[in-house]
Amino acid sequence: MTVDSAVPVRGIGSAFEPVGTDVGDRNVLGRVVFSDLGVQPAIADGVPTVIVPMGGGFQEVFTSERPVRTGVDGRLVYAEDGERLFCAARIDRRGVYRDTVRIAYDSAFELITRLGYPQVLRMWNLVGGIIDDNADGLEIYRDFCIGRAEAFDTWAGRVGRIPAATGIGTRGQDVYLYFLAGTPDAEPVHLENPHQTPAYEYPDEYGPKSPSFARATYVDGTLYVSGTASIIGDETVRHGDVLGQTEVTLANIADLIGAENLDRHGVSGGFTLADLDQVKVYVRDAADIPLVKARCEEAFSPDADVVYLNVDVCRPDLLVEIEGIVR
Ligand SMILES: C=C(O[C@@H]1C=C(C(=O)O)C=C[C@H]1O)C(=O)O
Repeated sequence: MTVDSAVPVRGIGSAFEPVGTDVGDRNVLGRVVFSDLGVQPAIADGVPTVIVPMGGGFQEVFTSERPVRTGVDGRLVYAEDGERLFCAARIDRRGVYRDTVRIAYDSAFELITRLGYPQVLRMWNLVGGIIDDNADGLEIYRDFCIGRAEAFDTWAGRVGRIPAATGIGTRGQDVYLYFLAGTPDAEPVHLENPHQTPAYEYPDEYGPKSPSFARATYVDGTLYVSGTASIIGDETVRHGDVLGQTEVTLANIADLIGAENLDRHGVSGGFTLADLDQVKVYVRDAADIPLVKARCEEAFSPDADVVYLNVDVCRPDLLVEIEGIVR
């Protein structure tokens, strides 16, 4: 690893830890508990806390070097440290998500711009029933993507460019959103993968509005890698072959974070899969987890935190998806 990998003096620290680990005297911006049942985001122990129905039995904690201030704004909970912000919301299960998703994103963008954090740095979208049909017969992920794209269109020029994200299924209903954002001087670099069509340019065969995310975002010496799957160009490859899909996914991430692609985006350095940490591996079929895990253990550092979550991916033909960070 390079100097860039040091714990940032500014920016957001993050860790996976056992559920219920004490906040202690840490400055915690947000806590996401991966559990069996989801709960409306709230301030708990003075910390914005989201309990998401993903299984897993761990918590993801975002920390700051600086004192934080927490708040509640409508249905959003948040914490800010003067440079970086965490916020979270839940959208309750409904027949059609489009308008409510747009409103939730609008509210989040309104909050972050009002508080002075217009740079969106990383977004997670946990979508219950992601590949099920909504009340109109449209796949819920496609329904979700419409509302999100409408909000990004409305706020173009006022919030920063579209950052890294994850859009993944859950083991429950409802939709959970959590975001990281920064002050205007945050200067994130959003990366694309030369082997993958930018998601915001996917053709309409994948839905009326393209998904709004970049393949990775580099900020504060941290590279946030979006949820990545077995997609080349815009097409799913290695249908029905979970190991093949894992291989393509790992190769996509390796190409994304490697020196050549970073250089193409004006970022110095270059990373390999062994540098990836806080890895979430999403596997559609529980029975596939041992196979996927065996392959991932070869690819990632033995020191990396890696969790395996049994949830649907955003296309019915995707069996596996992987995200992580490099510091
Ligand atoms: C796997 C893909 O997309 C997924 C969906 C995302 C979203 O809609 O925010 C982001 C990354 C992935 O979790 C892909 O299109 O390659």
